[in-house]
Amino acid sequence: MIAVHQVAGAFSPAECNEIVALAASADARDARLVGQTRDHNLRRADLVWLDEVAGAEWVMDRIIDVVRSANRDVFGFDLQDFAESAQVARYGAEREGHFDWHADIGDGPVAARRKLTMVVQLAGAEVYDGGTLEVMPSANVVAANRACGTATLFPAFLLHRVTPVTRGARQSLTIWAHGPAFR
Ligand SMILES: O=C(O)CCC(=O)C(=O)O
Ligand SMILES: [Fe+2]
Repeated sequence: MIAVHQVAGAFSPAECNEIVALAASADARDARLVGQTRDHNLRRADLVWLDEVAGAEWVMDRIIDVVRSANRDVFGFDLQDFAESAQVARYGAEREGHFDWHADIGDGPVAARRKLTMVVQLAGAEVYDGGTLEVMPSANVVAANRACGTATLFPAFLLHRVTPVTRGARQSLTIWAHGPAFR
């Protein structure tokens, strides 16, 4: 099993822009769809849940394709569903947006079923500094490719973080695939 798998061009640059625009329109329209993370020491980012954004259905179709191929070719996990909405996050330099080391498998009935994490870079590498997604499959940290449209997939139990953004803003799309407990 390869622990960190990257898929270049999972979304085109134009599609990345469209997802960012969809999230921004939800932001302007409906505060219900928009959140801020609660523990600001662990994570500082603005969030939009895509499943309630009109016009974003195609995003989920693509996510399903990319996750299915990656799971078939690389992970071979027993996956059942996407039990949580995809989420678009914005990490801005104005408050050093970041996400400290954490694993995605959590407490609670849904988070406990997370098995595979996929993160897609939505912002071009040239528009921000910092904001590196790092995954720790072993003693060596793997830095995700920054090219917009690249998907980075890894088992949801691996520690990972986003380093503080120091210029501009980084946007990402995160989704989890769920299934029965690892055994
Ligand atoms: O934005 C990212 O690159 C990572 C997001 C993440 O780790 C999460 O939502 O659990
Ligand atoms: Fe995470």
